Amino acid sequence: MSILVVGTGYVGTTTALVLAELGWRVTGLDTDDSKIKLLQQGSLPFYEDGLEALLKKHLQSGNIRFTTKTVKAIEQSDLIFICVGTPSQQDGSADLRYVKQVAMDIGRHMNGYKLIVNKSTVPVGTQEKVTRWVLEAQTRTHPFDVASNPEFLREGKALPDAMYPDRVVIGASSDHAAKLLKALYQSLKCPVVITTPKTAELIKYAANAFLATKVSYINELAKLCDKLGINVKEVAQGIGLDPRIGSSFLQAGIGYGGSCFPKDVSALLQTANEHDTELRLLEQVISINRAQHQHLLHKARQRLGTLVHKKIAVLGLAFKPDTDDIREAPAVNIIKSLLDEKAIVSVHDPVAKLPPELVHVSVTPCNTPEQALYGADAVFICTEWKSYQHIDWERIKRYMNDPNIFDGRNMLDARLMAAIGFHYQGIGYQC
Ligand SMILES: NC(=O)C1=CN([C@@H]2O[C@H](COP(=O)(O)OP(=O)(O)OC[C@H]3O[C@@H](n4cnc5c(N)ncnc54)[C@H](O)[C@@H]3O)[C@@H](O)[C@H]2O)C=CC1
Ligand SMILES: O=C(O)[C@H]1O[C@H](OP(=O)(O)OP(=O)(O)OC[C@H]2O[C@@H](n3ccc(=O)[nH]c3=O)[C@H](O)[C@@H]2O)[C@H](O)[C@@H](O)[C@@H]1O
Repeated sequence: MSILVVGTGYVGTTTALVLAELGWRVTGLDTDDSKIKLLQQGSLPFYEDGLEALLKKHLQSGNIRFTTKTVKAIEQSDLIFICVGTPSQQDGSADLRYVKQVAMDIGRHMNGYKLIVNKSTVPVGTQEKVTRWVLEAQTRTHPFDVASNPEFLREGKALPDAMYPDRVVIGASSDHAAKLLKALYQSLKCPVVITTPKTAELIKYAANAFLATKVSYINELAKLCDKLGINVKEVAQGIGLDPRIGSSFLQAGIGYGGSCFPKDVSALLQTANEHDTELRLLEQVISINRAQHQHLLHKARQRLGTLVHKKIAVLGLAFKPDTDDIREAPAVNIIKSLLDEKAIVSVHDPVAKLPPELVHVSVTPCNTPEQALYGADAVFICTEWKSYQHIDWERIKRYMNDPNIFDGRNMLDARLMAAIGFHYQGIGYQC
């Protein structure tokens, strides 16, 4: 079986490499020439631990190759994964233009049976749309199936998540497609859920929305903890030990970001709207999250009186550690608010870069945390990079103008920081 993966972003590249590791022959196709050139040379176009070694290994083994030649790639494949982006539109619904383009390309250039598998996160009903788009584009009749196989990997953990998934979900409308996909994944030791395409599509959104709900829930509780002088980390631990609740996704902070939770919760709401259904819980999840980063700013304002002309060091830009992805990162909103309030901002992140709208404005990018902290009136921790735990805080305190830490990820030890002489505040967590 010859496999084509269309779209070599986070999901496409990881999927292609994992399939190569499982022993399949895989081609990665992208319209972005610069990405393909990098991949052909053994370099990743994004930061993701462990993937580059696998890329080099399978370029050498011959199990993987990369191309921008759409027609040939489609003709030479039996199974085609769609892994292109599905960004938010203005109204929150998913923009399917890239998926449509791929479906039309496949329809136009197919030369025999193809199993088309959608891995992009798409609204319920997209499998039917893809089927229609392929049929419309066909110039000669060829048989095909369209299945849904959503992806559950996390950025920063893409390789282990995709190599050792908790489950594989296959939404297929024919036994043949389900069998082919089951065979493809047979060496993965995990439960396989075989269902309808619509159910598979909803499972993906339901999973992300549930995890986002957990985050907004603990963030709401954290606000109450702040008022009551209770440590939210202990509350999370106390409830998380109940297996019905589970301990993950109960870390309070400045809110969830990334390319998926914000867009996927909005898209699910939009689907519900289109079907005259209110999902009020999810409306609240979004609104709590949108305001969450303000909680940290509020604490700083209260402590410093005003942020005008205060020198603020922001540690961490990425929406979470171990990635360079800054899409919907809370840090970016915090920096924009700080600039609106005329603060002087310096920023450090081990890998992420400032977004274009923050380059050439009065934000100083720094190569080390120490550089960002020099002379600062306060530190805002926005991403819990492990390396920030190893900063010599005792030494750094001497170089700060005013030793205040506002820890938006509750990553430092509140007591230790207070013992060193910092004024320390986390989210629902202080000394
Ligand atoms: N990033 C993540 O951690 C996860 C993302 N997803 C979903 O997977 C999908 C892809 O996400 P990412 O990999 O993050 O996107 P991405 O933006 O990193 O990559 C998408 C790639 O598709 C390429 N592309 C667009 N149109 C094309 C075409 N017609 N032919 C060939 N290539 C084309 C783009 O050039 C780009 O390289 C989205 O629907 C997302 O919601 C699902 C699970 C995890
Ligand atoms: O559909 C997707 O793209 C992916 O979205 C998330 O993965 P990801 O966005 O990479 O990162 P997460 O680890 O889920 O974190 C998302 C956001 O929630 C925040 N978060 C997470 C957990 C927590 O306890 N508290 C918290 O604030 C993180 O800081 C981050 O900003 C899901 O976890 C994946 O299963 C899914 O495949």
